[in-house]
Amino acid sequence: MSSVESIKDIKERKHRNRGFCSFVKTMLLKVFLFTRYYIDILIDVIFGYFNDSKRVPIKKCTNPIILESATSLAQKIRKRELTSEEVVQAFVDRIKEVNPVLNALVDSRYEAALEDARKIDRDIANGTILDVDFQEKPFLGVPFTTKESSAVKGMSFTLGIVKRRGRRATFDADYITLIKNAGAICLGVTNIPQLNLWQETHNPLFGITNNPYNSTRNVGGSSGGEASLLAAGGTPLSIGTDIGGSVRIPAFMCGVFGHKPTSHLISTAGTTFRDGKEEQTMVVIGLLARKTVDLIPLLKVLTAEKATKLKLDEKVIVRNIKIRYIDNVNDITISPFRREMKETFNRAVKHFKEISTTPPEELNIEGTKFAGKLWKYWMSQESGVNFMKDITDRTGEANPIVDTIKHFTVGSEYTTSTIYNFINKLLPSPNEDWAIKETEKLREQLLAKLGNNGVLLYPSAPFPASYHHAAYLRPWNFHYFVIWNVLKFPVTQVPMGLNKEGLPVGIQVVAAPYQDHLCIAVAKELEKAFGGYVPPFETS
Ligand SMILES: CCCCCCCC/C=C\CCCCCCCC(N)=O
Repeated sequence: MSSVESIKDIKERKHRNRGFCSFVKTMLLKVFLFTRYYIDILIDVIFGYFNDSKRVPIKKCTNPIILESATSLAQKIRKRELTSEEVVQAFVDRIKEVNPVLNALVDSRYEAALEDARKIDRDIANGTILDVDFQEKPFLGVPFTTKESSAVKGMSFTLGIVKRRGRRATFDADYITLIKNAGAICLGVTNIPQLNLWQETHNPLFGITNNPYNSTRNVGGSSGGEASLLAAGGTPLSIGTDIGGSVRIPAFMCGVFGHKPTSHLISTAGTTFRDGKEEQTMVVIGLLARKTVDLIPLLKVLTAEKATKLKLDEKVIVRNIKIRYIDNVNDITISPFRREMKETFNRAVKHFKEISTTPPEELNIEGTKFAGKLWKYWMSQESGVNFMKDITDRTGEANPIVDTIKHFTVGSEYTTSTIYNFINKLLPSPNEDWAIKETEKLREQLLAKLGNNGVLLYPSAPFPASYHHAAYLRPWNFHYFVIWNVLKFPVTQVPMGLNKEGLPVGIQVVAAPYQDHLCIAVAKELEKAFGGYVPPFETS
């Protein structure tokens, strides 16, 4: 009998101890988050002290053409209300106005683009181009830009790697062929971080790209040149790539829409060193737009015959979509969420509480906090690329220890962001079995909640665009983005207006694979309700 009592006592004591331990853990976590919150503020105060006076505004917009959606420009060319030459000229003029401040476009083909436009105008005028051609070429006569890490024949193709200085592409990436076949005209290519692997756009060949909302701020990466130029009105059609947020991080920081489609629908051939035959990859071709109206037409062009796998023409009744949300991911590697971001997120949730037929449901899915670890594991499984070789332009192999020491002593050809990637490689790797099981578990949990009529509202970042280089002090803040690369779910980054300092804020809208039409429909609803893209310049 006494031994039974003592077992009970032991159990109670263990229970009390567990309660105490979890109390201590919670308190320590609170202290950690509180301290981190104020360290982040201090970082901003210090960076602000050195940078605020260097801010240069971009010029106001005097030509309304540059504010139109790509779809509307295509329609006006088709109806002969505008010529392609007028449209191309408007964007060339705008790039010349804004690029000295932004440093977004790094190689241009203005004269050749104008020549392409004049040819299209002549063909339209003399009846060589008929209505049926316009249907096959939905962006006929509309300019586009893309990132410098994608091959566009004749254009710079260095990937920001010093050994590739002066290198030009001798062919078109597969998606470039598709957009050109859709009638769009390339204006040039835009800046990227070295080999695309950072959340800020900076490399030794072309320098740093500035944010049009505040030139002292980060534009994100890696499609940072694209987002910066698009937001400033320098391009109407923009295409990037996304392996860890590369379309959505810049879209968030520059206040435009960014869509990462369902994986394996668009060929990656011709992007960095890829041949499009990768068996396992998280990279996808993604699109950026100022207006949601452009997302579906552009997605149709890029997915080509695979567009039938998506339901892009299906009518979506937004109030019937099941809205789920996660606003607290409990990933302690990410900076604590600032109030303005919480408020932004809550505004979106509240909106759907008001309009949805079933109330939005908050999810608590533990695995989302492992985003960084899972992404690191799946990055190590990428086929067709080898970071340590690619960074040397495949002339050898980088040595993470030697190159890191060299970088911080005598200097190197690498950016500090590349060195961070080396250091990341040296950090312990997650266990393979654990990573595979956790990814599968997370995928199943989310699929069960999203089905074919659900979307998930998810945070983008703990705060808006920081000062240049501040990302080195909080390198894991991109974790909100990477989980959707790990799971290969489609996501739309949605701008939700500006904060008090005039910087864009926003959220991510996620759906199950092949349900891209749902994220885009919800993005359209949020654009209608909250205004979407807000130009970073005066309009007259
Ligand atoms: C003190 C050094 C700590 C090093 C920690 C490094 C942690 C992060 C390392 C690499 C992150 C790469 C971020 C890539 C974001 C790229 C987005 C994309 N290309 O889709």
